Amino acid sequence: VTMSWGYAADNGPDKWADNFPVANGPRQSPIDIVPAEASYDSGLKPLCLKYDPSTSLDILNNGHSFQVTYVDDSDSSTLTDGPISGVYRLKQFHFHWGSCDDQGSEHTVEGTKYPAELHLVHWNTKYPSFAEAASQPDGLAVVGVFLKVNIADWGKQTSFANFDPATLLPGCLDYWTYDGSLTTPPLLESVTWIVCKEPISVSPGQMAKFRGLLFSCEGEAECCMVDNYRPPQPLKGRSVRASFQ
Ligand SMILES: COc1ccc(C[C@@]2(O)NC(=S)NC2=O)c(OC)c1
Ligand SMILES: [Zn+2]
Repeated sequence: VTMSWGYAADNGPDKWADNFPVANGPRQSPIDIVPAEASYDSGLKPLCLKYDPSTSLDILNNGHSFQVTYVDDSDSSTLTDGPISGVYRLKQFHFHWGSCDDQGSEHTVEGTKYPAELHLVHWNTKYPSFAEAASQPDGLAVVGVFLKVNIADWGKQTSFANFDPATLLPGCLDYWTYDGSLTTPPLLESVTWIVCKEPISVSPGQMAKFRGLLFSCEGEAECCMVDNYRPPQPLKGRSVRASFQ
């Protein structure tokens, strides 16, 4: 019986290379970001994110995270500028989080783990589809946003029709960028990573909602969806650029 990958001791990140040898490839993600070792690149443009809330489709527990998927048959929700050239379309966003507030993010900043990390996934429209782009070295661009927990004030309740992903972006869009990969199998080395320096805030109640999701299916023994993050991978000579000084 082929075991599917997961985040447990018997099928987690340390085992992924058994079925996905690219796990030990030259441009794997996530990484530990060391700000002092990132080189400021004045040629990097500000990110241009234009999202149309009416293109949100559905919210899905895919067994590894939950994701909100967008209509991507036109340039209604796009990422342009930043470190990329051309037009990338928003396909989906999802999160990675921990079982407690001192872990959960995939990228780390000088070893600091955040309680969660948002990934806004975009694909290069020079390719015919997301699936085609996902296997190309310049096929995807993922905006990563750290989440920090603040003893919150009032939370907003939103439906998922007309969900505006822009509400998930920090005020300041300073970023680090480097060439990397998907952070779960198939771990394809097709991602231009754009990691925002400024985190967004969530309340303890919102984190509790993440941790109440399940890896398990109906009728199975309940297994909370937590710690669905891959640890940092070797930089292998890659440089990390900063859009800010
Ligand atoms: C075949 O295409 C895929 C497969 C998995 C993911 C999800 C993920 O592995 N990638 C990032 S980024 N975080 C993740 O959890 C994907 O997202 C772009 C694209
Ligand atoms: Zn992700």
